[in-house]
Amino acid sequence: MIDDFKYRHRYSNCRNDFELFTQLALNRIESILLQHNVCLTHFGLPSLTMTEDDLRLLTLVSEMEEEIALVDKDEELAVITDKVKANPEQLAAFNTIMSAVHGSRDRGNVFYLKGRGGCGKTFLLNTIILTCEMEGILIQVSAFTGVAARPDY
Ligand SMILES: Nc1ncnc2c1ncn2[C@@H]1O[C@H](COP(=O)(O)OP(=O)(O)OP(=O)(O)O)[C@@H](O)[C@H]1O
Repeated sequence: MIDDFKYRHRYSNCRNDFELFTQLALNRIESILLQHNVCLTHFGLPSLTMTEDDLRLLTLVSEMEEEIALVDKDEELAVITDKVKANPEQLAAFNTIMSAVHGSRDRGNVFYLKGRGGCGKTFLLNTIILTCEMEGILIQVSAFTGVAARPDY
């Protein structure tokens, strides 16, 4: 989850602020736990050191920085696509999904990406998202279970 926040803020000045991403992840986890009347310490997780207001403000600043940053998305896409190409399984999945996307835009295809923990699903998905963004294709990402299935995640 920390990696996800890092990726989300990759264009902002806080992109190397590991502590901030840790706090954002803990904050997200805590908001879910509180719905079940438990808190971070119940699971041995560290307590939050930043307030909700601090985190909201820093996120807002980061989003504004992203908007005004001169981002070379072409360059980023080239780098991550090269990495995906170096992994045969990711490349096969990438080609399958992108060829279907290109082949039937009018049908609004839905894809389900599944794989063992840490095998590179998020990395591949980010490559697909950026590729679609660059090609002007609308993409919506979701999950069936867990935190990633929450609409606000
Ligand atoms: N093609 C690649 N080249 C270099 N690094 C990669 C590549 N694919 C994945 N990684 C790295 O491997 C690690 C695990 O990848 P990733 O987080 O995408 O896996 P995942 O399947 O989404 O994991 P989980 O199921 O635990 O969420 C990350 O640090 C990611 O940056």
